[in-house]
Amino acid sequence: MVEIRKPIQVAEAVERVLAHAVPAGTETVPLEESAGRILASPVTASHPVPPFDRSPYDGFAIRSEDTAGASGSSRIPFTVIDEIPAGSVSNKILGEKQAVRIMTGAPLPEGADAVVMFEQTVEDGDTFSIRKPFKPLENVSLKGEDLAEGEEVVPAGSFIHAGTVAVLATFGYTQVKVARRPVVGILATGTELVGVGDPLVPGKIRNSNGPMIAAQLRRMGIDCRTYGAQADDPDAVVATVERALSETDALITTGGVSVGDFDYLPAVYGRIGAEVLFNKVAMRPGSVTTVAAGGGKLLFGLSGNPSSCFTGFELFVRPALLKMMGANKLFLPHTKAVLGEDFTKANPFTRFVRAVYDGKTASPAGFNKSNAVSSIARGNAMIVLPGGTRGFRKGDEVDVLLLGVEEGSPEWTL
Ligand SMILES: Nc1nc2c(c(=O)[nH]1)N[C@H]1C(S)=C(S)[C@@H](COP(=O)(O)OP(=O)(O)OC[C@H]3O[C@@H](n4cnc5c(N)ncnc54)[C@H](O)[C@@H]3O)O[C@H]1N2
Ligand code: MOO
Ligand SMILES: [Mg+2]
Repeated sequence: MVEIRKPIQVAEAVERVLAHAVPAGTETVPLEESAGRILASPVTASHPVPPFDRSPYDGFAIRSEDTAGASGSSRIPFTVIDEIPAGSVSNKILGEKQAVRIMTGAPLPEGADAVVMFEQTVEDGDTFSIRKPFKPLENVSLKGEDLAEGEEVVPAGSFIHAGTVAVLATFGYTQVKVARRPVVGILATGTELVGVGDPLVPGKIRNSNGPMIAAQLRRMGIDCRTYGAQADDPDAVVATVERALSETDALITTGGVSVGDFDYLPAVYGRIGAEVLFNKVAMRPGSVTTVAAGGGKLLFGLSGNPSSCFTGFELFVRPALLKMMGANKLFLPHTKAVLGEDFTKANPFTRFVRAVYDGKTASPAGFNKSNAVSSIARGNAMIVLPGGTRGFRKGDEVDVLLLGVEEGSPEWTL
């Protein structure tokens, strides 16, 4: 008798997985290697930015009070008493109608409270004149205007990108405390599988899920440990799963989780004493996605079907690993979009349609069954269609999960 499984909602499944995901600790890496990692401690401004009042232009530092009444017909002359390149400090104090030649980024000299750009002056030797009055602090970049001392700049759990690196460098971090990346194993199961470099023979297919998952992990900055592809032999699978669990923080398997005669993962979980958190989710593709916990580790039993496997990774593996990495944003970015074509077939399960999203419209990326490999290659997003009795029409507003944000746009759209 086949086992009848009770599906749970996607949100409930995500919650159960996250409840078992434990942060993997922290480590320190050189600044140059920190991009793509997750920050383990907040970055707090240890000094104001900028650290001193400075000029935002190449020009002259002046006293605004000396500019009162300046106009085109009544130009006010100044005498230049010093020059400050960026990186230097002037020890002069400005007196009446005196100015200091100052470069962008150089600290304002004492007495000055405004900067006039070269373009706003008529120069003549050591003097120049201006034709407009200046307000106090006009054209001055104020100490602390960007960041005040003590201000939190980036919270712990943030993804470190180029801008984060800039802020870390600003405050002198040569070493950065980041979350440790979990060691993740991948094991493909299926007697039908041959290697990517192997020729096809009748009944066999190449293992595409293994390399796909490795790429999904790499997109998260995680290097995997691969356990190859294994035939549907329960003893061999148990042995590999046990070895993998002793060497990794989490294990992803693909295939063998449904109710077929050679779907051995359910039995494997029983034999290693893992607790199955769920084995049926009210979603398509990926309804057979199974997650188990054993020895404090998560075992993700993704479906063998490529689209199901891909979707199971993005919905369950990704947030769990991000939580293990101490991230504070666990879920795929999402947006609303206009559905690009009819999707009239009603389905009781939530549908995740591999789609092309162009910033406005989301359209299914072609052949969209669970076994599709084409639409995961062509898509950059997933349309989420809630389960229920109705279909969806072109023009309906739909939710979209974004997958390909690192890819550019084909045209300049601004
Ligand atoms: N009687 C039922 N049959 C099936 C059900 C069901 O509820 N009752 N569920 C169907 C659904 S939904 C899915 S999805 C699949 C899930 O199958 P498994 O997760 O057990 O995976 P396999 O049987 O091992 O393989 C399914 C399919 O995927 C291909 N595959 C497997 N591994 C790979 C790989 N590494 N790279 C590429 N392709 C792979 C495999 O050859 C099969 O075609 O079960 C349905 N059946
Ligand atoms: O797990 Mo299956 O993908 O629902 O098609
Ligand atoms: Mg199967």
